[in-house]
Amino acid sequence: MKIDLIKCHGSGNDFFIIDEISNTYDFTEEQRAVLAKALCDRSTDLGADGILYVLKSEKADARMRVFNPDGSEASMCGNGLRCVARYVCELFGLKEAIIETMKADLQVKKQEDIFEEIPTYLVEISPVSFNLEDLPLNLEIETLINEKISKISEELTFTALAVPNPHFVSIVDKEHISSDLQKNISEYLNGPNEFFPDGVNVSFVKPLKKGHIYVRTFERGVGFTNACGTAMSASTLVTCMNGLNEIGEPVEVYNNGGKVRCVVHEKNGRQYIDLIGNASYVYRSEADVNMENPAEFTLSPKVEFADEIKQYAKLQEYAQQFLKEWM
Ligand SMILES: N[C@@H](CCC[C@H](N)C(=O)O)C(=O)O
Repeated sequence: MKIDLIKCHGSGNDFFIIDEISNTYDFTEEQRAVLAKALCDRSTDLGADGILYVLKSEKADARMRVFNPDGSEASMCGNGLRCVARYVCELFGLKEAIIETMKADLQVKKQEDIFEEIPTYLVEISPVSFNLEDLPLNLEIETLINEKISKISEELTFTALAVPNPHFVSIVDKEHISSDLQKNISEYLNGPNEFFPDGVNVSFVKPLKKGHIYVRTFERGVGFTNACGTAMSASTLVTCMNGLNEIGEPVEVYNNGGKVRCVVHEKNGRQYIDLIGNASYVYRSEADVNMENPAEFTLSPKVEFADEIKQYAKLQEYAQQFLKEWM
């Protein structure tokens, strides 16, 4: 079967968009999962942090389904939603849209460029829950906010929240970023363990200066990625709860792939976050996939979005310089 692919990224968190609106692929559930495993495999000519399937929706402008490289389906993906926002807005000639995701219909909007000539979208990250059942996290308490679990770390405190995919966030010092701690904790919590039966996205957050933070995330179903949009949103909220940043104020969030901006809002006692950042295209290609064995595929020549790649490199350079100065 021939499948059109657009390689895209948000802060270097990269995905393939597969358009099931304009094409009639008629994938089975199992095929979506095995395609994710095959096409995201970085030992092939492709490789990515996930697949974004774009489908028709009964109640919104489009629907997004996100599959991790291990074949698991995620309830949300913030960086991916920005890419889908761009794709859907350009497909239908819109400036804003509603995208149906697994647990919520979310607002997305074209924004002023976050950096010179960088296509920029704002996506809503919601609903937020601190109820441990929503992650799930198996503990005999209702919420975990800035607390230690000694079996996980004797040293660090964590906050657990769902946005609505599960996140485990710790505010750390520079030494923790350069140690193996995050890798060890994340591998433990994403293997068989007593706490997170479905695994969890684990983020270390380093405050840089007021209104500026650095976030690194070990993603469930992937491993360390350049950035994770829902994690940066969850982490910004945690810094606001700790008085390091302010609700309603923009926070510049640096990551290993660039930077985004997050704004935490509170309405009727519920929080939601605006995640604002690039939605960049890298190349187009067509994969001819043997659906009996999706690991067997051939590719048409990749057609690069050379100007976008060049412009994004400037944003990355800027972000790296900032981190050199403030980390
Ligand atoms: N990279 C994403 C999150 C993708 C899903 C995540 N790995 C999960 O399983 O929850 C983002 O930008 O939010």
